[in-house]
Amino acid sequence: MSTTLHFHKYQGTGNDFVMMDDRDQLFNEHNYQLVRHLCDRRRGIGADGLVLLRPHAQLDFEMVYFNADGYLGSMCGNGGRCTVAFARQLGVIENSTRFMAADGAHEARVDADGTVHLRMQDVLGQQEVEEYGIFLDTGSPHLVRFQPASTLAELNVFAEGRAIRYNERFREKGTNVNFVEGPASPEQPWQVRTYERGVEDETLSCGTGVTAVALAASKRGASSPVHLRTPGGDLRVAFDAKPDGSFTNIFLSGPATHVFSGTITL
Ligand SMILES: N[C@H](CCC[C@H](N)C(=O)O)C(=O)O
Repeated sequence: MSTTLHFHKYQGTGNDFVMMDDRDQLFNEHNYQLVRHLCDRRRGIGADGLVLLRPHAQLDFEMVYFNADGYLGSMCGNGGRCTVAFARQLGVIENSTRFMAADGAHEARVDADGTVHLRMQDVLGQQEVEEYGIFLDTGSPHLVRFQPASTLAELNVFAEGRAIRYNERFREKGTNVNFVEGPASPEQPWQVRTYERGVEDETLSCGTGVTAVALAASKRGASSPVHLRTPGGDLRVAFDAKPDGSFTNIFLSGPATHVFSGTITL
């Protein structure tokens, strides 16, 4: 017997998500085959990840995020902005919210033009500078690698990102890998391309990734707010940099767009 599931499709700077209204909490979050199928671009709906919007006892809602491989992910910045837009569409929130995600509580607000400003967790302590780049956790693990000028467009992000993600250092837990090219002049954006763990491919944009890049770039002279350009569009990251190397009041800002809604037959 076939069943149907109702879904909504969202995207934020080209990072796309299946959104499920799971306020009745009937979705089995351990069914990784189902999540993987829904994210499949040929046999399913197609997305980089899937989000369940669930009720929460103290906050407006809970965001449960899965990568396209079907497994629970850590924090997702673009998915977080899209979940806020989705909660607003459902009438769960108005223009500001506090909600729960994998890495704790987040605040967000939505501007009249639809831009979503999402507060990220503070990043405490010095960032780790390693052989492979700067490693930091912005809700998800991110490696940031600064590239020589005019090399980012031609870079094979899939091959280079994959080689790092599966090397001895990162194989077990994985990492997202961000390749960055600094601006030729201060008014231009930092350019970023990201290989995503859990999608195991380059995506058009990664929100926790550009957040990590902005913080790493602040050690190279970038000041808040940092303007970042991904293949899928532009994002801004604002923050306070502390003398001890920590970052607080981190806000990721950018669009979050409803694309379509529908039903899928299983
Ligand atoms: N696209 C997501 C990244 C999620 C991180 C995920 N790939 C993981 O490592 O669990 C973002 O916008 O932040």
